[in-house]
Amino acid sequence: MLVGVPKEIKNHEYRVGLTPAAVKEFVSHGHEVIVETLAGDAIGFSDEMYQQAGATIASTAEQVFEQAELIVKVKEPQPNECKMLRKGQTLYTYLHLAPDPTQTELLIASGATCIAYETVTDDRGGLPLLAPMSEVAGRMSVQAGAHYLEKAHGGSGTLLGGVPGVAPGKVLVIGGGVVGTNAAKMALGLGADVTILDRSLPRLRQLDDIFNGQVKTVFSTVDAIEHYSSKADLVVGAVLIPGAAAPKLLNREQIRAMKPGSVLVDVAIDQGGCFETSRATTHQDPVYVVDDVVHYCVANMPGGVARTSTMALNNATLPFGLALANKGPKQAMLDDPHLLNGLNVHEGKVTYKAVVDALGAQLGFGYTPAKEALAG
Ligand SMILES: NC(=O)C1=CN([C@@H]2O[C@H](COP(=O)(O)OP(=O)(O)OC[C@H]3O[C@@H](n4cnc5c(N)ncnc54)[C@H](O)[C@@H]3O)[C@@H](O)[C@H]2O)C=CC1
Ligand SMILES: CC(=O)C(=O)O
Ligand SMILES: [Mg+2]
Repeated sequence: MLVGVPKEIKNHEYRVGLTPAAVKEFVSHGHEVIVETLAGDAIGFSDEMYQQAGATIASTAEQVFEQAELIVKVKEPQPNECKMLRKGQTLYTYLHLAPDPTQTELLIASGATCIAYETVTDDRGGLPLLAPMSEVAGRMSVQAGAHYLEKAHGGSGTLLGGVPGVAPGKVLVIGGGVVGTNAAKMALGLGADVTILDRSLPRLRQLDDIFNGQVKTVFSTVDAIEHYSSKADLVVGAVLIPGAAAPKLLNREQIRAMKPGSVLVDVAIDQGGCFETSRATTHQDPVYVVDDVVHYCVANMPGGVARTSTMALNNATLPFGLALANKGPKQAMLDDPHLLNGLNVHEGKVTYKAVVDALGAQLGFGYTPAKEALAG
């Protein structure tokens, strides 16, 4: 199969779909790989390294999209990329369709087979292709929060760890999954006072064990969110209902009641955000202030540490990517229900229920089960 890797074009996005080591794996399985020039250059993966791994270098994205049968990317395709996709071609990348009607319409119109990293599942109820980036974003959320708590960056001037004689800052993590656990680890490492809210009691039990009682675990209710956010210096939004638009857990009034100079980091922004006042920002212009609360809502946080993130992402995406290339996308998905769960759009049909629930009525499309869509 001919596998194509275009250069990412989202704002300050330096990750790349395949590392040279991953290219070598595809080539050793008998596939051809075409990589857009400079696709990995910013993070130390030069065109020469890709050539040594067996790839051919293309001078434009158009060449990659025109030739490749399987396109491997990182971020959701931007409008001009969507327009280059076609029927018979498979796109393997993050999509986050539920909060994004424009992209959804363009992918439906393309006729392509679109597999979303974030909805591929595993045997333990996890999301194995989202997890590595959630680990990164969770860890970064506390770094970002600590930075913007500094006075010169708009914050209240609070040091999360405190010092002897001065109490530490309070960190509230809403959602105790992968992002939330990694945020809590970092916050705890800095010496902050950490509370995690989740609406899953089994998860709260696990967190209590993982952190050996060093973080407070609280069942997530409207009341708990209101109470703990009003006392917090940093709130990390880390909830997820897979594939669906994020629930809004803090409204404008509750945000107004927060301490002046406190910081909200809405990691769930890629699914539309979990705070009423959140809107997606970029690494170039990451924050804005509403009612004296600093909002950090970067939708591609791992892009900020693109070298670590690319390697972590490739570790997870490679086995499924190889299956897609080795067996052909249709057979690979029919053989593996977890990969099939990644299918969001196929030949104009939307195959992921939560995307239909979020956008079907607005855009006028219904739900087609993935197996039915693949049967044609
Ligand atoms: N902005 C960015 O760059 C990135 C964003 N993300 C996003 O971060 C979010 C979280 O991802 P993961 O941690 O991997 O998900 P996860 O599935 O591991 O964890 C989500 C947790 O939220 C909990 N939850 C759901 N509704 C809740 C509520 N009302 N109150 C409290 N907890 C609730 C669930 O029980 C679960 O424990 C997702 O939207 C993901 O797409 C992930 C990576 C990068
Ligand atoms: C998951 C995601 O949105 C990212 O890694 O950019
Ligand atoms: Mg206020």
